[in-house]
Amino acid sequence: MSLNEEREVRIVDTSLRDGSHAMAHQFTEENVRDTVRALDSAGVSLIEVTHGDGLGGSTFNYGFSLVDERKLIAAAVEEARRAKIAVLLLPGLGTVTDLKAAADLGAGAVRIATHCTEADVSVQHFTEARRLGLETVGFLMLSHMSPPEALAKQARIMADAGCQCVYIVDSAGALILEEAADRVAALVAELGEQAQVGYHGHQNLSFGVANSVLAYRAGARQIDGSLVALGAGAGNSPTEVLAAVFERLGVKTGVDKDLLMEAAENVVRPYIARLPVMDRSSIVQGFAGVYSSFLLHAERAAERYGVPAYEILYRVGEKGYIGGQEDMIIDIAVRLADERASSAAGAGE
Ligand SMILES: CC[C@H](O)CC(=O)C(=O)O
Ligand SMILES: [Mn+2]
Repeated sequence: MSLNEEREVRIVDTSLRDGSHAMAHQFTEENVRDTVRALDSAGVSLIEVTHGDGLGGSTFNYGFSLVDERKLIAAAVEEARRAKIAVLLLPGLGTVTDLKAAADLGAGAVRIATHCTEADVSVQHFTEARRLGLETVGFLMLSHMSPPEALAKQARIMADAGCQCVYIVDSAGALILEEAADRVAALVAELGEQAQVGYHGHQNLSFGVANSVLAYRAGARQIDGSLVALGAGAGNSPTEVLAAVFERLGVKTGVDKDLLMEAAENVVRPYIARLPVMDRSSIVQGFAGVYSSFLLHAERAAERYGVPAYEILYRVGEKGYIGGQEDMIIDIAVRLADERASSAAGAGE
């Protein structure tokens, strides 16, 4: 399939949620208002706004937000003329009470994220979200860690609980081409008409956009992006590039690529202090299958304990740590520093 593909795809923007990781959760209310206005004018129909780790994420373990996320959600709702504002919720970190508060503020959708083998912990949250009248999306995070058939079973749990679109989430930016497409295809086969399938990519190995095109061809109906790729690790698939690529392929998105390029360049780029890049650490994240949001945690531990961040991340990959185990990054850094001190002492004997 190449030009004039027939099915539409919905481009969902997560600059103001996944981008929170890259901004060390320092979004201002003005950043949020300006970005929502620009995305909304460009025709993006779903805009995610929350702390990077979801509702309730502003904590010592994950990093404190500059501005309370409820204030940011309210500001986003106020600015959006046509778009729906989505919030992210990780069961165990965010609660049903947080979800109700977000719905009261005017959020219209919730994306409930679990580790890719633990969809069962999302059931009560989907039930409550549907009761609140919210659009529901499920995130199977670190999807590279499970084969397609196993992911399909997890997607079934979410769909049966009331999830309307289950995402393959390449949290580590580790999936390469058919590894992404096969996972999407397995969910499409399992869910049929019951729920849509989505794809969320990271650029650590530079496959975000290519995987998104293959995901679409495998049946995905919702694709995530971030303006200027603002997201964890090397960032997400850039929304403005997704818009241009799908237009070139003749796939309808309902968004205006020129307005998105304008928003990326003139609204978002100016407030990014640290642009997500494919540097040694983020490439290692993709290679070793490490959660993208671990990047800044590893960089801070590297500086504090005098060991390279990429070495910490290699070790995190070997151990297979998952979201919620951010404290283990410190543990690894301490051990690496000890190992280095012992081998330096050994060499001096
Ligand atoms: C901590 C939540 C996480 O950032 C969700 C996500 O975007 C991913 O797993 O890639
Ligand atoms: Mn992500």
